[in-house]
Formats: sequence, C-alpha cells, structure tokens
Amino acid sequence: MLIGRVGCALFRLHNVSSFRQQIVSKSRISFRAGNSGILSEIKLNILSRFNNLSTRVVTRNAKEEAQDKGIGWWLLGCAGMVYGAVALGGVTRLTESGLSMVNWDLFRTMKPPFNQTEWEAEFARYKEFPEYKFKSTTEEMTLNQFKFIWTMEYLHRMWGRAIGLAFFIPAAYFASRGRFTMTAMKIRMFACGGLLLAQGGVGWWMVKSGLDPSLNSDTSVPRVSQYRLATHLTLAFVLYSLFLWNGLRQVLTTPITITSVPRIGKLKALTHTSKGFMFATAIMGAFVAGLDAGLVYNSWPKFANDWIPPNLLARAPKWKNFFENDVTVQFIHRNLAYLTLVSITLTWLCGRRMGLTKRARWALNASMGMVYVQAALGITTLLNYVPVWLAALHQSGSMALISFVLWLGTELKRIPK
Ligand code: HEM
Repeated sequence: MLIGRVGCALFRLHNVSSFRQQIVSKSRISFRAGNSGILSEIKLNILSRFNNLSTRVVTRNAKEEAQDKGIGWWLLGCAGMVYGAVALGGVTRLTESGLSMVNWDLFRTMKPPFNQTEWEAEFARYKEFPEYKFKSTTEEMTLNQFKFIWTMEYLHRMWGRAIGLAFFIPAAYFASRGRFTMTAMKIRMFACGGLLLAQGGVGWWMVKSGLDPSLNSDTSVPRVSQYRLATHLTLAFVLYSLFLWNGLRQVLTTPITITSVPRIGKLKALTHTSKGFMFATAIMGAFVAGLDAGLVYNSWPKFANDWIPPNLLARAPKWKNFFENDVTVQFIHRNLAYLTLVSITLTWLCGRRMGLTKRARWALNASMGMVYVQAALGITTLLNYVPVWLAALHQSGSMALISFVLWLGTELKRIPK
C-alpha cells in the first residue's frame, strides 16, 4: 500500500515537473519573440495553469487521504461493533441464555414474539429441548424468566445482523466507487465479509450442539460443544483483529519524523511473540469457558495443594486432555497467561527506553498495564467461582488487551528498521 502510494505521488510529481519543463521551454520561445506584452500574457496564463495544476494535485491528495481515513474509521466502527458482540455473547453465555432460541433463520427469526400467544408458542418450542427439561427438574421456569433469556439471545443475534449491515452496505458502496485501490485491501475486505458470514453459520452450528438430545442428557447441564464455542470465539477474535488492524493502518497515517531506532527489530519480534501467546491464551480461555473449567480448581496460585494438579493426562487418547479434560484446560490457560504476562513485560522492558514515537510509547504502556489487569481479573474470577459480571469483565478485558497489542504492532510497523 505504502509502495502504491509512493508510486502515485512520484507519478504526479513527474507530471508536474514535465509540465514545469513545458513552461520553461514555452517561456523561452516567448522571450525570443521579444514582445513584452504577449510575453507577460503568456506568463500569466502559464502561471495560472501551473497553479491550477498544483492546487489540483494537492486537493486530490488531501481528498484521497480523507477518503482513506473515512474507510479507516468505518473499519474501526465495525471493530467496535464486533467488540460489543463478543461482550454481549459472553453475557448471553454466562446468563445461560444462549439455548433459548431453538430455531435459526436469517430473516424470519428477526421478528420477536409480539403478544402473549406468540410468547407462549415460543416458550413451548423451548420446552422440547434438553436445557428446559434439565432445568425444570429442580425449579419450574416462569414465562418471564424465559422472556429474559430469550431477549438476551435475540439481542446477540440482532447485533450480529447489524454488524453485517454496517459492513456490507458501505463495503458495496466503497467497492462500486473504486475506493479499495490496493489488491491487498480488496482481499482483506473479502476475507472480512467471508468471516462475517461464516460467523453467523458457526454461531448456529454451536447452538445446535447444545440443543441436540443425543449430545445432552436431561440429567446434566446441557452445554454447547467446547470445540464449537472456541471456533466461534476464535473467529470473533480474528474478525475483530482484521477490522482493527486495517482500520488503524488507514487512520494512523501522520508522517513520523523518526528514521530508525536501534534494536527496533528485537522489539517488533517480541511484540509478535506476545501476540502469539495472547491469542493462544484467549483461545484456551474459550475452552475453559466451554467446559466450565473455571469451577474445577478455585484456588490460586496452587491447584488446591499442588503446583501441578493430578490427572492432567487421565483421558485416552492423551491429546483429548488438552481440549476435553477440564483440569488440563484450566492448567494450560493459566500457564499460557503467565507466558503472555512475561512476554509483554519483556516487550515493555525492551521498549521503554527506546526513542519510540509518543503514540508507540502509549501503546506499549497500555499493553503492559492491561495484561496485569487481565491476569488479575482472571484470578479474581477464579477465586470467586466465576460470577457473571467478573467473567464478563475478564472476557472484555481480553479484547482490550488484543486491541492494545495490535495498536502497538501498528505503531511499531511505521518505524523503519
Ligand atoms: C493474559 C491473560 C489472559 C487472557 C488473555 C485470558 C483470556 C480469556 C478468555 C478469552 C476467556 C474466555 C471467556 C469467555 O468466553 O467467556 C477466558 C476465560 C477464563 N479465564 Fe482467562 N485470560 C487470561 C488470564 C487468566 C488467568 C491468570 C486466570 C486465572 C488464574 C484466568 C482464568 C479464567 C477463567 C476461570 C475463565 C473462565 C470464565 C468463564 O467461564 O466464563 N484467566 N480467559
């Protein structure tokens, strides 16, 4: 993109300078003509043409830049909406609302029940499925309680549709106007559109696993498959990162004065490593959430009396323990979190004395602060047996951490090696 922009600028400069040459040669001809009246008229003409052209070049540049920034703000808006969807999805899951809408259709399920009869019909449909059957063994659910969980899931799904509209309508407009000038940008926008559509499908695929009576009995808490939950959350993280990263790249274009910073390559490598650990921790967090593994060991720093809990590899085949054994999954999430913490701390220690840009320093400090807040939130969530509000904060915290580290990456990318 940068190369493309430089290319465009050079092309325009070339046009301007060849026009300047024409001016010079025309002036010479006029001078030779020796007629001062005609000469000054030609000079005026030429000057005004030259001025017009330069003004056009400048205004076109400014216009293009403003258009690029417009696209950037739109992508950041989409990222914000995905952030909202993840937060809402977390609360939906934590309030056990996710299995209340038992059918899926892109358009028809947009209409909520309007009257008592329609609500009762919706409730009757829900009663056919394992979650209601399990819950009603201990306490009868009221229609009002059902309305609450249904509304939570409905809002989450409608929010997903709103993201679709907020992305596809402007994307079609920008594409029709040829605003995605770079091939890479076009590919990225296709990827975002594809992921957005896939996310809707994956969401329903996940919910279906919680509704399936062959996978859930009436005697234990019906759960969606942890694999599908992790896929849904991972896709959301990828989509969020794509929107955020592309948006930031379009918006943060103010030229920087720094030409090179010693050891910047090392700082960039550390930031990449931190990103890797952070994403791995977050994905493993989705497995903790999917298996309710936050309720197996509610002590910290030890697992009850042990540093390494027993039965980490109790299941056969062994690989299944990494995704299906709640103890192992919690153990891995905790330890990946420590690695993320160490990696971001090292990044901060490496970058804090470097002559970075002001914004890069802010991003570095924000990442450092956020990783400690996030770890503290995780520990508090665990010690308090996963209350909804703390778990929701911990989940939103992971998105905030991703944002700061991606922002840091974008700022560092602008500093040459
Ligand atoms: C870099 C640090 C961390 C990151 C990025 C992170 C990220 C995540 C994510 C994305 C989830 C899934 C949330 C959901 O889907 O609802 C999660 C769940 C969880 N994490 Fe962490 N985490 C971190 C540190 C920790 C630590 C240090 C602990 C405790 C020692 C912890 C305990 C938990 C627990 C108990 C859950 C399950 C909450 C639930 O059931 O909703 N996390 N984490």
